[in-house]
Amino acid sequence: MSSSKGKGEANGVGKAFVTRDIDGHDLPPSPAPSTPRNGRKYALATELVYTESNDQYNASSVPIYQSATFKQDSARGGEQEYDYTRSGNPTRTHLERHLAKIMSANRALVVSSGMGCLDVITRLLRPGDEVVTGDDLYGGTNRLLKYLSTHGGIIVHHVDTTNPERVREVVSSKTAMVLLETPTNPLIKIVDIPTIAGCAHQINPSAIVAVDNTMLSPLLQNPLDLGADIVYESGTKYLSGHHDLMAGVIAINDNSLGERLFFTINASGCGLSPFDSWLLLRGVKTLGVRMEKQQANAQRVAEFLESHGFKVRYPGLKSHPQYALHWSMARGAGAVLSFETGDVNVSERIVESARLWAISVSFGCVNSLISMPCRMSHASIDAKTRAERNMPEDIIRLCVGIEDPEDLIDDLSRALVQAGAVNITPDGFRALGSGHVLGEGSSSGSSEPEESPKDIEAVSNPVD
Ligand SMILES: Cc1ncc(COP(=O)(O)O)c(C=O)c1O
Ligand SMILES: N[C@@H](CCSC[C@H](N)C(=O)O)C(=O)O
Repeated sequence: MSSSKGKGEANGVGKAFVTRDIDGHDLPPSPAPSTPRNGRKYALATELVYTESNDQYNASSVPIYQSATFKQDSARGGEQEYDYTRSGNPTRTHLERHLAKIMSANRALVVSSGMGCLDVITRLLRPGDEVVTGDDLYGGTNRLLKYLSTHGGIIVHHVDTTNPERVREVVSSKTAMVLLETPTNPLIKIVDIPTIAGCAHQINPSAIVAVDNTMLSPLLQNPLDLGADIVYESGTKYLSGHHDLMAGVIAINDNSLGERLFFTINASGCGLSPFDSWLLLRGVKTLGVRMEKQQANAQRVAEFLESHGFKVRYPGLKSHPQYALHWSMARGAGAVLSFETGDVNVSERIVESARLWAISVSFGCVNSLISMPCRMSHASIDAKTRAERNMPEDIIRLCVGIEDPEDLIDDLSRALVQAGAVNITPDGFRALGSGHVLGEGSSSGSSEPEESPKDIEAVSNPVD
């Protein structure tokens, strides 16, 4: 049953409530909304929270339409927006419209996981098609591409995508897709999306450039605005933020590409469930505040490790060799960083000595995680391939949450000392292993910052 009340009257107080002050005087009209950006009325932080509901009761939280099927008014078929949840569901539609707005896209589609996105996207390929992609990729992405090359007749070229010239050498008229990840997981390498997309489209105008934006989220980077045809990301990470659901989002501007992707989602049945759609919608609203805190914490942790001589990979550090490129595309550095110790056993001891940092895969969540990618998230890439791609076995990945940064640094300091990863001196401690920062010796390398009094304090009392 539809409400007879118009918008703004549903609370029973009518429009006068918002147009008069406490004394009943007329209020001046509200200022005009700021200039629309990418079809949005407000700044992204506002749009994340602001959803337009057409719910019959004006519910503030979008209802969960937990129904597999919908009654139809006639036996003619095809006359209603919804007939069956695999094909469409009002809660999912609401989420998709909200995400399209956030992702600066004409259309967004939500599926059951980040890998589900890649599965749907790669079904655009045909046997004999070629894919050009990076040599530092999330393990699951690498695994699916390998499966497609051994079982699906797809030819996959892994190249160093940090070098657009290498990509140019490999892209040809047979290239059906260029698949990029930036920053990469876990080596935090930066890939020049506009240059590579431009080059791919120039060589083969029908090549599809797809970008995995999981490591930054739409808050920090919009690959569609940088020349990509498809952007996708794991909603399991920053978008939801609490590790309480699995989801994936695909966003596109091209309507016919959107229709092809939707066909696969409906035909294969991987659309996101109503409950998970609702959870994701709830999570997205706090993306702005979560990311702000997570990034600030990650910057503190990265600077702490670097100042003690560890080789740290984080695009928020000026020592990152591709710092300028990253900031030419992105509005933030995210909250994932990695560092090396020079010894795989030392790394293992650090990870196992941490208490506040949970030993877990995944990232983008409110609580902080620590892991050894070669044994965990990237274990599906065999050791030989990892070695060929220069993935250090001792690399530790930190995924920073919203806790108090002092607690995070204290716990890490204690773990570093307990693991024997550092030389303790009267002034503090220094990394034993690699003992150098990424980019050291190059013009982009920064000098190491002075140790702050807090650093020394953390070291002088490293164990609780
Ligand atoms: C960069 C990246 N892309 C995609 C995925 C896949 O996401 P999901 O776990 O939601 O399938 C992950 C992690 O799993 C990831 O790290
Ligand atoms: N056992 C899982 C590992 C998932 S890794 C999750 C995430 N992308 C990360 O990088 O931590 C698998 O085999 O996929």
